[in-house]
Formats: sequence, C-alpha cells, structure tokens
Amino acid sequence: MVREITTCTSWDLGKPSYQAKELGSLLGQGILTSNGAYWAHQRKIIAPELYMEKVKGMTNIITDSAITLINSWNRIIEVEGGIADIKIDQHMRSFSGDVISRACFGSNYSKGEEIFRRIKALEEAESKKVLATGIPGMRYLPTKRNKEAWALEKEIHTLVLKVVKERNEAGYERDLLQMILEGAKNSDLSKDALDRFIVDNCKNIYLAGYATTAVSATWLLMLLASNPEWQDRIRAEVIEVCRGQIPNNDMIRKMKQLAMAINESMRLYPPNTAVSRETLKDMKFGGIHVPKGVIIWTLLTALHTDPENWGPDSYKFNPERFANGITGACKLPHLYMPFGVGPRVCLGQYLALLELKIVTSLILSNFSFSLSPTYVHSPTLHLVIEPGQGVNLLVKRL
Ligand code: HEM
Repeated sequence: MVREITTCTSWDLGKPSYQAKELGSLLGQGILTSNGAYWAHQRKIIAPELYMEKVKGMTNIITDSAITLINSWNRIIEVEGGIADIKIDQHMRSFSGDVISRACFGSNYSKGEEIFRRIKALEEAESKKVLATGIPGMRYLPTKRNKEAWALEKEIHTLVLKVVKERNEAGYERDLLQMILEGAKNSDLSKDALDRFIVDNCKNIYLAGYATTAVSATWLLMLLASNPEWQDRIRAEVIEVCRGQIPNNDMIRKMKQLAMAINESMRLYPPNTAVSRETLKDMKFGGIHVPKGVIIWTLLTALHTDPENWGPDSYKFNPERFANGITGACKLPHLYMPFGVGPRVCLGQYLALLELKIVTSLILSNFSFSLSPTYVHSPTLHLVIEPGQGVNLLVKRL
C-alpha cells in the first residue's frame, strides 16, 4: 500500500549523528552530517555556488572532462582493433572526480586531484573499517587500518591548507574553494575551527558528489546497453539536437528523451539507498509520537519501485513513464527522491544532472555499445549502490 511520507521541512529533524561517528575522519563536521545553526551556516555558503544558473557556467569544465573520457575510449578501441570490452566504472569515476576537482579548485585543480586521490583512499579505508568491525570504540584503537586512515587524514588536512595558503597569496578565483574560504572568514570561528571548517567541507563536497554521479552514469549506460531501442532513440535525439557540435546548455535543455532515461535510471538505481533523519527533540510524525534521538529511514529503492505508485511495470526500465515529468510518472510524485527531500535536499543535483547529460550525450554521439557477456548483474551496497562486479560494455565507434 502506498502511504504518504511527511516531507521533512522541520528544523527538529537533522542528520543522524551516528553517520559522523561511523565514518569518522571521512566526514568530520562538514555539511553532510552537521545540524542546526552550524549546518545552516555551511549550507548558506555552499548552496549559491550550486544553483542552476551557476552550474550552467560549469558546462565547459564538464565538457572538457567528458572529452577526455571519449578520447581515452577512442584509444582503447583503436588498440583493440575496432571493438573493445571496456570496464566503464573507473572511467566514470575519473570523469566525475575530474569535474569536482575543477569545480572546487579552479586553476589549482591538479592539486585538487591529489587531495581527492587521498580522500578516495580514506573513503576506502573507512568503508572497510565500517564493514569489517561495527564494534563500538574500535575507531580509537591504533589498528593498522586506523593508522592508515589517520595518516591519510593528516595528509589531506595539510594539502588542503597548502592550497588555501597559495590561494590567499595568489588572489581571487571564483570556485567552490573560494566561496568556502570567504564564508569561513566571515564567521567567528577560531583558527583551528576555521581550518577544520574548510578541510571538512572540501571532503564533504567531494564525497557527496564523486561516487554518486559516477555510479549514476554507470547504471544509466548499463541500462542503455541492455535496452538498445532506447539507446538508438536517445542517440537519434542527441544527433538531431547537436548536429555534430559539442552540446551547449541550449542543446542539453532540448534532450527530453535523455532526461527521461536519467530519471528512470535513478528511479531504479538511486545511488543512495536511503534518506535518513534523526529527531532532535520529541515530536509527532504522521500522527505517531517519535521520541528524541530516533532515526527514521526512508528506503528509496522500496519507494521507487512500489507497484501501487508506479504501476505493474514498476521494476521495468521504461523512461516513457517520465514523458510528462515526475508528476506524470506516478501517483505520488513526492515519493520519487533520488536527491533526497526537504531543506536538506542534495545541493549538487543540478551539477550532477548536467554531468550525466553531457557525458551520456557525448558517448552516444561517438559510440554504440552493448553489454559484454562478462557482465554479472550484482547491485551491491558500499557507500552507494554500485555494480558489485563492475559494468563491462562492448564499445565500438559509430
Ligand atoms: C547523481 C548524483 C547525486 C545523487 C544521487 C545525490 C544524492 C544526494 C542525497 C540523497 C542527499 C541527501 C539528501 C537528504 O538527506 O534529503 C544528498 C545530499 C547532498 N549532496 Fe548530493 N547527490 C549527487 C551529487 C551531488 C554532487 C555532484 C554534489 C556537489 C558537488 C552534491 C552535494 C551534496 C551536498 C552538499 C549534500 C548535503 C546537503 C545538506 O545536508 O544540506 N551531491 N545528495
């Protein structure tokens, strides 16, 4: 039965603090896990940089990163003699990491990449720790994994502050790092707290936007490989709209079938499995008394596939259902939430969608692809839901 979920618009609901504890040095006190006035302060600084109008200005950055990917596939295909079996996961991660490095660090982006390489290693070290133990207090013991994570954390801290110092000396640049710096300067934080604020938010933005976007692109390509009629349909649209040119904002806006396929792919494979909230005080929620400290999970995969809301074909890839937008796709459109909901809704959604549209349209206008016989369908939950054994595609040039 479809039951309405009360949209979270209340300050009395926050992000579960356990996330910060479990993921330890990975998240720190950045926007993803903080609550109350400190969270609001961070959101106020970061949000304007990721509004749709600002994101439109990042089209060139994204296109450059997508062209790097296209060139690398071209080289692989040439070496393989016309058709290549490509494991696309790492390519999508490089693309998404490249975009975030450029958006955050502007001209310092190669240093940004160095920092993000370490954040990624830290993410891996932390996710192994979470999965391996789950024992309270383990994170304080000097185990091999903890020591590895602590060393990485220290390196990240030092590197970010080095870029900040260089930036302060070199002058103004309009990127996310600059906005975080200015926001931090205008607050009354101590020097140490200020440094933490900057470092934690660099880590948070990277963690929020890197794997999520990469995995969304990977699932979308897997679905287009398995549904050649949709692959052809969207390719025809892209070719008609772009007429051999690199897509610009105007062209991207016209790619309706592509937008429908992205919505459908994120319905079936939302990278984040759940949206969670913690009650910060006793409250009534949908008529139920919920005491302070209770964590409420909203499972996206369940919401996104409920046949009562989406119809009997709810498990089928059918982008057509989004022909009239999200409101036309189901009975209760607010239950579609790949980017979360309410005041804590994803700040990077416009950036992520633009990335997905640019990279997919460029791939479709350069290559045709099908699933490799080596592909094994095994959605697996790490920090996001990803293909457990990767996605191999057989790719050839058009
Ligand atoms: C397809 C890619 C992405 C997906 C599926 C996604 C999904 C989400 C979800 C589900 C949330 C939690 C929302 C809630 O609790 O209601 C979130 C939060 C957030 N996302 Fe994304 N995200 C993506 C890409 C990005 C990108 C590219 C960035 C930034 C560069 C970003 C930045 C953030 C931030 C800063 C938050 C925390 C917002 C807050 O707590 O106030 N995300 N995202």
